[in-house]
Amino acid sequence: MASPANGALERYKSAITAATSVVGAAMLLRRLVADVLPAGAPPLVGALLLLPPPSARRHAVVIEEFDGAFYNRVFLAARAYVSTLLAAAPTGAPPVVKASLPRGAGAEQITLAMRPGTTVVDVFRGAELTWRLSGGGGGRRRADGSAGEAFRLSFDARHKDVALGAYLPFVMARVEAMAREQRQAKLYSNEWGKWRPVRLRNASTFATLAMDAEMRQDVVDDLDMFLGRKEYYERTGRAWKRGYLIHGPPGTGKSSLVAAISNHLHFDVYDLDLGAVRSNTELRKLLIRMKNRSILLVEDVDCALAAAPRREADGGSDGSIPASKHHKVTLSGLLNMVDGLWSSSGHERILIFTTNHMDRLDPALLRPGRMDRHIHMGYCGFGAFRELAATYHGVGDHPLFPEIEALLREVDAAPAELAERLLATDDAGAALESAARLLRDRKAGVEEDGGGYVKQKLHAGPRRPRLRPVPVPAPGRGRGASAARRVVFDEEILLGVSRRQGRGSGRRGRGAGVRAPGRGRR
Ligand SMILES: Nc1ncnc2c1ncn2[C@@H]1O[C@H](COP(=O)(O)OP(=O)(O)OP(=O)(O)O)[C@@H](O)[C@H]1O
Repeated sequence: MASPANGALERYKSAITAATSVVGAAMLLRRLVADVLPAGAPPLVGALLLLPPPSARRHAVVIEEFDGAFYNRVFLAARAYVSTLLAAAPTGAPPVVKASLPRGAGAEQITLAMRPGTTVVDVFRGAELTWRLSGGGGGRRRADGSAGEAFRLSFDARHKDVALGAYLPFVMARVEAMAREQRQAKLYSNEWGKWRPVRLRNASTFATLAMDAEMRQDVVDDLDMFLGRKEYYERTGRAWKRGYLIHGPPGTGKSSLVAAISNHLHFDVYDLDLGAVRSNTELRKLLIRMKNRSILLVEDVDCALAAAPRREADGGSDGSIPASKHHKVTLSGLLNMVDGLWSSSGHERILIFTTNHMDRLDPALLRPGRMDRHIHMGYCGFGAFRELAATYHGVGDHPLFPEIEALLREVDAAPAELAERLLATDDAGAALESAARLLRDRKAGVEEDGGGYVKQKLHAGPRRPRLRPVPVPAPGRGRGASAARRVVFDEEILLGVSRRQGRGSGRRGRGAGVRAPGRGRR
């Protein structure tokens, strides 16, 4: 039976908080003794008698919604964390009485919340921790006039160190990670010297990207290692950044890989169109305005930089063109800025260049140590094809597979082309037959019907600057030679990319796309 002493004890036990100072605790103790002992009893004895054994003592932390004039971040984190406890709680345990869909585009998760006066229990490293929500008293009120609320986290006195030293930091870190996971990455592109955000809609992830399994794991490991090495970068004084050069023919998934990296890390992508950057000063401003935990992407870097002749922004090494801040940016200008101010003004940054033409890149980009990793996205191998078939149709095996496997050994086909065929119908058999027909036709050198992905790319091309025709001087005469080379390259973009891929000229004749010996694939 509960004695008056026990009742009083319970009342006071619940009033002891971890935040209570020594003085506060002493005052509480005095009041407690005065309440339950007859007047005149020696206070020390009373205290000793009344103090519960250490195992029964509770401590509590009170976390109020407002911290002065501002929202208390610990309260917001506690509310988000408690929502996950409610979602995971077995049926019957604590009554969930509030469910809401947070406002804002992209909010897809229903949030569960406690009503004031209810509790939920969590267990962490063997310690039992009780969250109780209470209605707000005085202090700052919310915008709608209602009073703020407060969480009271109580725990056994023995678990004070776990609760304060490990559990609360765990809650904060967990909520931070959840926010990162739920956050939709943004894509920024530069326009008139400013970054304009658009929501990144590319849903490509490492799970949907068909690529060599080992290479995929390698890239994921590299990214995870990069993320987890804060201490290493600080200790060694190195900039916390990483550079990837992604190369391969059109439609092999280079842009999709960038999206997968962004989705994996929850990093925003800053898609830098160098052709739209009017000066080095503008480039510097753009780089400075990038946030941390972001990706700087330069697509088709061979073309992007071909449009900005090196000698101009280098200050006219031949003396003919004076250095000016208004000159176009160059590779060396970009790399210097990336190494300099970009690296020192932020952290957790990834630089990605993509190209369809490794052979056209400035050697400065290829020299050892410049980019940390070179990633080759090749034509579709059978492993990648199986992944596409599984992703799009849930098919793990099919009678057409042996034929497709043999054909993929003989002809080049970009994953984009095969994905296009597989996505054309919901009927798995018909889709696989269509993909097989593409490969058979290509092997036979028969012109494909319709506008396949790679064909469209060859005609429309990705964001390629048009080069003005430059008179072709006699071969081997200084600067003119490189200009002439650029024009030839431009012709190749329009006509001859397929030639590079062993498919004859722009008009596909017999034998087009049949694999040249020794070409790599995934
Ligand atoms: N490896 C792949 N796995 C899954 N889908 C792919 C893959 N490669 C390409 N695709 C599909 O093809 C489309 C085009 O691919 P993507 O733009 O990533 O290729 P790319 O190599 O960047 O091409 P380009 O060089 O022409 O820009 C994607 O939207 C995607 O659906």
